Amino acid sequence: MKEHVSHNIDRGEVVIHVRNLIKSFGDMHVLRGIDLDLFKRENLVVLGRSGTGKSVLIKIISGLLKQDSGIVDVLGEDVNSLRGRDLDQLRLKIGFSFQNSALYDSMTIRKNLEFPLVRNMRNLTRTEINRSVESVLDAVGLLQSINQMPSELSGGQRKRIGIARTLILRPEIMLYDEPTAGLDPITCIEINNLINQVQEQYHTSSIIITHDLTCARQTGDRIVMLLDGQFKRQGTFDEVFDTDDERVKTFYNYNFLNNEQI
Ligand SMILES: Nc1ncnc2c1ncn2[C@@H]1O[C@H](COP(=O)(O)OP(=O)(O)OP(=O)(O)O)[C@@H](O)[C@H]1O
Repeated sequence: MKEHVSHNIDRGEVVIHVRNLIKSFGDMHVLRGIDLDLFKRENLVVLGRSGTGKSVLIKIISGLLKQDSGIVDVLGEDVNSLRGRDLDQLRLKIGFSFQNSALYDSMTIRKNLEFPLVRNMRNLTRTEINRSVESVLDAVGLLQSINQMPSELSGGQRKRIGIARTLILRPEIMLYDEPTAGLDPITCIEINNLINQVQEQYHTSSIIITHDLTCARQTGDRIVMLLDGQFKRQGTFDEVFDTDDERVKTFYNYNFLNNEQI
């Protein structure tokens, strides 16, 4: 269980507001009326089986995909109506931590971290760039790897660098796409701890999408479960799974009893 629910969550301030969100691909109806509020400084976990539309949801929130209908407001902006520079400005406030970390293999860790800074904040001095890179590497516990190449790091370390590269732009919102996918159980716990540490240290509001129940239990202040294109259950971890709904029970049993990816 998450050791302490963050006491700094401001339930009066909504940073992501989604209403009746609908998205289909041809005749595949993926999201069928999603309502979601993310509160400031909250970690919200979206749980669901593979292929239920979790990634589609956060791609729409970050403006990478367009919805068919419904409201998607992020930090007070209607994402669907933003274009060009305005959309870029909003995206700078949203850190997207991708499943595969997506580091540049031919660059050192230092260069990988400098890249988004130099591209997005043109007036920084060399000293400011160095300070930002070192500070964010320190936050993810990998300052000693600053001159290494991505190929020299473990999967868990690469995941940390991916998170650092997102944090370096100081986003207000973090979107984590399957943060523990492909990692061993102990490394998963370390990444879950890092997600909580980021919440505390950087005051981020986050959506964590996962099918990993340990990740959900460790990181989520609140959990919602995506079933048949809608949020069917929501609450604390125990509240979500205190149900007779067979689909929810099956999801729980497969994850915890069989330790299988579903
Ligand atoms: N650009 C696209 N074009 C067509 N179909 C898509 C597109 N993106 C996603 N889909 C489909 O939408 C469904 C939901 O995909 P999504 O990636 O959101 O699942 P998910 O819940 O994140 O699963 P996973 O954990 O396996 O990534 C899938 O059936 C997928 O094939």
